[in-house]
Formats: sequence, C-alpha cells, structure tokens
Amino acid sequence: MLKRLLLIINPTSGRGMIKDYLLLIIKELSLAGYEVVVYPTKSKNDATNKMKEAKSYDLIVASGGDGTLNEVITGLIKANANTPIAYIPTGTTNDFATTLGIPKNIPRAVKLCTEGKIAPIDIGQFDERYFTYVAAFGAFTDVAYETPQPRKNMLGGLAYLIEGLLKLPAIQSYKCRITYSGGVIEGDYIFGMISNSDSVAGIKNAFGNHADLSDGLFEVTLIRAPKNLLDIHRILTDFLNTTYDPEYVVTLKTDRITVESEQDVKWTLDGEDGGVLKSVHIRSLQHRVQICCPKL
Ligand SMILES: Nc1ncnc2c1ncn2[C@@H]1O[C@H](COP(=O)(O)OP(=O)(O)OP(=O)(O)O)[C@@H](O)[C@H]1O
Repeated sequence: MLKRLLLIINPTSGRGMIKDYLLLIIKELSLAGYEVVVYPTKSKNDATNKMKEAKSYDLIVASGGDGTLNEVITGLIKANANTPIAYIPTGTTNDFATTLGIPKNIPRAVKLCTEGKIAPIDIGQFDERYFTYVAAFGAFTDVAYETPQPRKNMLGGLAYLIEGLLKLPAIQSYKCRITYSGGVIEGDYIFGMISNSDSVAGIKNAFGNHADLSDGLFEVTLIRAPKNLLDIHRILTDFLNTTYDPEYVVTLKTDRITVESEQDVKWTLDGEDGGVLKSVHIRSLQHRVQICCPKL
C-alpha cells in the first residue's frame, strides 16, 4: 500500500517561485512511493487547521517560509500528532532552514524530504502558542511583520535589518522582571530574544550563541537600554563585530523563562505577530517534533 503524504503549500510566501516547481515536487514525492495530497493554504492559520488531519498521514511536507512552518508545527501539536515533518523552504529569509541545513535550492530540498534523516527538535511553548525558532520583543522585532510583503520580496533578509536601523531614533525600552531556571534578573531592556536557532532575521549567529536544537534549552539574549548615544554606538559596534560587552548584552541558556513588565510588550513569534502582553510564560518542549534534516 502507498504511504500517504500531505503537501501543504503557501502560494504567497517568498517570491511565489513555488508555482514553477509544483510538478517536479509532486513527481519526486510520488516516485518515492507516496500518494500525495496537495493543499494550497488560503489564508492565515489555514495550515494549522489542515493539520487536524495530520494523524492520517505518514509524512507532512510544508512548503513556505518560517511562518508556514510555524503554522504546520502548531497544528501538529494541537492535533496531538507525531507525524514526521519535512520542509521545502520557499519564504523570504527561511531562518530555520538555515539552522537545520536544509538547502534553499528547491529540487535539492525535495530530495531531502525523502532521503534525509528524521531527527527530534525542541519547540517553544509561548503561553498557549508555539514557536519553532524564535520569540522576541523590542527593537527590530516589529519589523518582520510590519515590512510589506513586496518590500520583503525585493530586499529579502536585509529588509528586516534596514527597517530596524531606520527605527533606532525612536527606540523604546521595557522595564522587565525575568525569571528563568538560573534565577531572576531585572532591568530596562530594548530587545529580548528567546531562540533555538543559529539564524534569526537572516543573520547567522548574531549574538555568538550556538543553538543545539534538541538539548531542551533556549538561547536567551537581552540588550540593556542604552543611556546615551555613545552606548548606542557601542551596542551597534558590538553587533557588527560579534563581541559582546556583558554590560549591554546578557546571554544565558534556560529551559523555561517568564518575562513580566508593567508596560505592554509587543512580541513576534517566528517572524510573525506574537501579540501585546504584560506577562508571558515560555518553556521548551524537548524533542516535540520529528523533522527531516540532512544526514551528517
Ligand atoms: N493564501 C494565502 N494568502 C495570504 N496569506 C497567506 C496565505 N496562505 C498563508 N498565508 C500567510 O502568509 C504568511 C507568511 O508566510 P511565510 O512566513 O511562510 O512566508 P514569508 O513571509 O515569505 O517567509 P519568511 O517568514 O521566511 O520571511 C503566514 O502568516 C501565513 O499564514
């Protein structure tokens, strides 16, 4: 009997290039012994809803950007399913594909769907929501979903950084109390990132934190509020040189973290809008998803 495969495609992600490869993808997956069901997403959260059927498939293949992969994984967890997931990155930045070592070349990514190895990865739980590689607040983070899609398509990964730099004069800080497995810290921060990835917003190892995707731990980076222009200059220079002064940049690892603030804090999850919250509990779901990656 043929194995069943659900191919979820976001036709709007990236530059819409997936349309040119659709036949090739279906042919390759069929030749590998799968009966392929193709599902083009029609709106936001459509991929999550479709994943209610996840248990009746042997493999799920997600094609789109980081937002699509997030929706597919969210649907898998909500359906309490463990079906392995393979990923064809066709988004703008494809941060998580970079971390997983999945090629951006579509034919090569398709081959990997059937020839790669299935490995467990950790997923972040953010209150009742989930993220695959990053939850972040503060400077730069609103950029990902405020940048219009045509502009993202035109500029690719650089779009986020440029938009962020343009916003620096209006930088806002958040007075936060942060509770994690190693203790409690308090301070004024302009940026916070809880991640499980080597690439965020198209920038590799931005804070020198190397991620182990299955150790049950997040890499946390917090940037303290600069007091003057000289501080801003130092932070940006550190950022460009990848050398960090602990006075400005705090890095730590933890399996759980609570971020509380008296102010409304605007979050992003995997580059999409994460809502405005005064308090959030984040924990790592170790080995929650089986994902297809390159063999070492
Ligand atoms: N048919 C559709 N029309 C409009 N939006 C859609 C449709 N299908 C899915 N979406 C939404 O498109 C959004 C962006 O998708 P995705 O992140 O995969 O692409 P991207 O932004 O190009 O890539 P990246 O996140 O890697 O930069 C997601 O929030 C998803 O819900």
